[in-house]
Amino acid sequence: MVHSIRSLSANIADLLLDVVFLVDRRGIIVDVSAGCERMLGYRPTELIGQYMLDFVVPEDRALTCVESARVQSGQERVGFENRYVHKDGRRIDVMWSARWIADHGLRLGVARDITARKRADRRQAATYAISEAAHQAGDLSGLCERIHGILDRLVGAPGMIVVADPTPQQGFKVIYQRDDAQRSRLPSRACLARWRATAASPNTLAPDAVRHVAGGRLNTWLMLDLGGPGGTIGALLLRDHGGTGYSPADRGLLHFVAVQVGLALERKRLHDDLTRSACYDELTSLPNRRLFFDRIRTAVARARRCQSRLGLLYVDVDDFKQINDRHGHAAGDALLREVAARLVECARESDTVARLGGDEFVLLLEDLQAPEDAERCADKIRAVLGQPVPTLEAPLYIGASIGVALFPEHGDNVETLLMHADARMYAKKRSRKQDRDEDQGDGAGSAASDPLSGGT
Ligand SMILES: Nc1nc2c(ncn2[C@@H]2O[C@H](COP(=O)(O)OP(=O)(O)OP(=O)(O)O)[C@@H](O)[C@H]2O)c(=O)[nH]1
Repeated sequence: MVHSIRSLSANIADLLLDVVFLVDRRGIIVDVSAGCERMLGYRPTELIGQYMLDFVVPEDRALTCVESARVQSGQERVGFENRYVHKDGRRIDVMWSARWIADHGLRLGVARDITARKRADRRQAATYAISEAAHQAGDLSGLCERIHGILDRLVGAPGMIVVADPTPQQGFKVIYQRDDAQRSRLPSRACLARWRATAASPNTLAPDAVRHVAGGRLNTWLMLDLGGPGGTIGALLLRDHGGTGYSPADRGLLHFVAVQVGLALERKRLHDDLTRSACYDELTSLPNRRLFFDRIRTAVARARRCQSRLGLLYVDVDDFKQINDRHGHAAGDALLREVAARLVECARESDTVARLGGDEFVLLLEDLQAPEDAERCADKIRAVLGQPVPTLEAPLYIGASIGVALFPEHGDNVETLLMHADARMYAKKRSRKQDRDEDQGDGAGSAASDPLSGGT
């Protein structure tokens, strides 16, 4: 007896790694090969007589209907992809080839499980997307928001919390928290406490779950370690749509992705630190020389265009060297920070107070109503700086020489304004020194000139 492939087709269909489906016009499964149990967890008897669409994940049903209609209209289709829900709840990615068998009024479809490939594709796509987000996001919370979107598309994550240490001085805190599907309070504090407890014993840190009751329902948050180049930098917590927890496959994917998220956050943090130190003075946190020049150039251009008035105050602390010499550099640093804080107090929020270096500061006052306003501000600074600076020993008294320049009166460009203010400041310093020398010549009031003495 000659056996043809066709006569063996039932055996072949059951042996195939792909699964063969026969579906009628109404979308009911008429027959299916044995491989369906391997792919979807159901035996053929459990599927036959059921609507095929009932096994498709809800988000893919509309597209699947369109595709079925195409096949039913006689088009032979190869490569359509959709997702099914496995008997154990997992989502299975499937690729189809299908044709309509008009004689029998049946759709013949061959389904291939492509879940593993799709997971690898998604892992790669998520890695690229996270790295791109790290370049494009404006700040750390913007980056977290973008990452949340990426993870939501990847595995479904309406809720996300990030616990991290944005600056080494501040310690761990919640830097991002959102749950789109839930209005009640997020378990951020519980997460932070849990994180602190695990971070305290780094060797026992194992990715874990945080359980939290919200709206009478118990939600499970997956807690993932955020890896940085030098070790863990925080934790990422995710809640899935059902709140019941992620499948082992999704957890595996998320552990991998969490390392990328950790690297992206760390990169962003380093970038922000670099940007900050390029523009701000480390000691006082004021804008530095570079940022000041940028601001004054813009301010002069604006004042020229709007025909408004600018004030530039050049402030140099008097006899600052003596503070360092007598009290040490740390006391000098503390004094410079105090001077910076007092100068900021004297300025409006729209003004710029910057440290040019050493004991030299500048104030850029925009939109002055009258020329006298700049001198008034200088008087205020002198009075404020004249207040004693408390120290562990005796209070310190400092003074400052201040030079004022006005736009447009003293110059219509940055260089001339700076030269004018600088020259005025030195003139004040010279005359102060002359007065002091004369006083000392008279043998009087050396206490008044000694910054350590308590004189003004
Ligand atoms: N503590 C501390 N000292 C600094 C810093 N930067 C510069 N200095 C010191 O500040 C002092 C500045 O001194 P000068 O401006 O030259 O002199 P002065 O004693 O203020 O004298 P006059 O300006 O002529 O009144 C120098 O001794 C610098 O070493 C800093 O960041 N911290």
